[in-house]
Amino acid sequence: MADEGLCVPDGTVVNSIEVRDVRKVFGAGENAFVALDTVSVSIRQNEFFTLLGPSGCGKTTLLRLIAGFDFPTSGQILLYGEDIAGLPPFKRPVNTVFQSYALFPHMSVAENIGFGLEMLGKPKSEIGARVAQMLRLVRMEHLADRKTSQISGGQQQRVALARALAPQPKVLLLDEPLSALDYKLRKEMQLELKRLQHETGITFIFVTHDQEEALAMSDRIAVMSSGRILQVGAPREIYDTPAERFVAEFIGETNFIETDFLGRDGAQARVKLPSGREIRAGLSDGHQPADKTWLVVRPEHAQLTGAEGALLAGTVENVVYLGTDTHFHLRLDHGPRFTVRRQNTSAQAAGHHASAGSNESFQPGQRAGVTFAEGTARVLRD
Ligand SMILES: Nc1ncnc2c1ncn2[C@@H]1O[C@H](COP(=O)(O)OP(=O)(O)OP(=O)(O)O)[C@@H](O)[C@H]1O
Repeated sequence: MADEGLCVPDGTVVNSIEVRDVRKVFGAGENAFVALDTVSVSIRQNEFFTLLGPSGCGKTTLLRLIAGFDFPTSGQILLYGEDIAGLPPFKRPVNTVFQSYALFPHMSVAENIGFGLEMLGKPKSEIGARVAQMLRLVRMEHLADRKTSQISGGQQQRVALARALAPQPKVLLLDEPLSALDYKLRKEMQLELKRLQHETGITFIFVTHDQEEALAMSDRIAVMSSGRILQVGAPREIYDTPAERFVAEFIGETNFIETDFLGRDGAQARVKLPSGREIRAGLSDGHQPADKTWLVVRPEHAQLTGAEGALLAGTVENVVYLGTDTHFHLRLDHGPRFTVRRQNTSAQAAGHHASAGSNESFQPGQRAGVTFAEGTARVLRD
């Protein structure tokens, strides 16, 4: 069903939605609450774009402004370059899938999917053809005549998606649509949503507070906190090069080490670890660290070694076997905890234990050292 008009010519980036300096203040005077604080972001055509952040950070508010259910206090929202301030929700080529699917239980799957098209006054023949197409798209042809009260949660989710896609919106807004599903079904629907987005070519703006979901599905992610967008980037960029401490903490597991900033070395920072060792670490563009600065090291980028001469040293407190990997929790000599993650290999599973000195041999109570490649550690903004 990809609309020819939505194809991107090679190499050209077309912005589907542009949010410019949008503020949203609820209430007034002493009760004024800034839900969005000068947010700007460009979302590209055909993109799977995710708004990720903790509860209350403003994700739903931003979606509601794009949908037209509410208005910005100031700032602009452009759709393909045009300000849509004057367009009521039903005139915007934008549709929304909510967490609660809000299907009509007494209607069949097919009738639910066709409902929006009927409201738009489309001819019966067109509705029939579009509903059939949508049923195929979400793989629900065999349940077309079943009442929606008689299908499973995952199937209801598919019907809600088909209903929202049926009028062929240019942008689909999805507000935590998978949160009511159990873990296994959610994983399945994540793949399904990716496929639907790919096959329809529609821009998806997806809201979640689940970082794993965001990493798995998105072309790009905007990480939000307290009404602001802190960082926008591809999943790997956000994970590998978080710009701020909040982003590093919110996405994935992270070790923080307080270090002394010694100076710049080209695009890198020179820092002194609590052990006295000096290393180079990644630095975000334009960031001037303070004298005391946080260094972030992902658990999977660190390895255990002997304590003597290591970058950091401490005592192993716990070893937690998690099937795919094992976590080693250390108490460092200068106080904080540090986690090293090691992926378990088939050789280990088969009982061919690695040689002494590797992670394998470390047990609780034992002294251990930590090393990591200098390029993997980063200095962060607070
Ligand atoms: N109509 C309103 N009046 C006053 N405050 C509001 C209103 N709507 C939202 N807020 C506040 O604005 C902030 C952002 O709300 P929003 O629903 O956008 O958060 P969210 O990131 O989507 O959170 P969640 O993940 O819990 O849905 C919250 O603190 C919320 O209490």
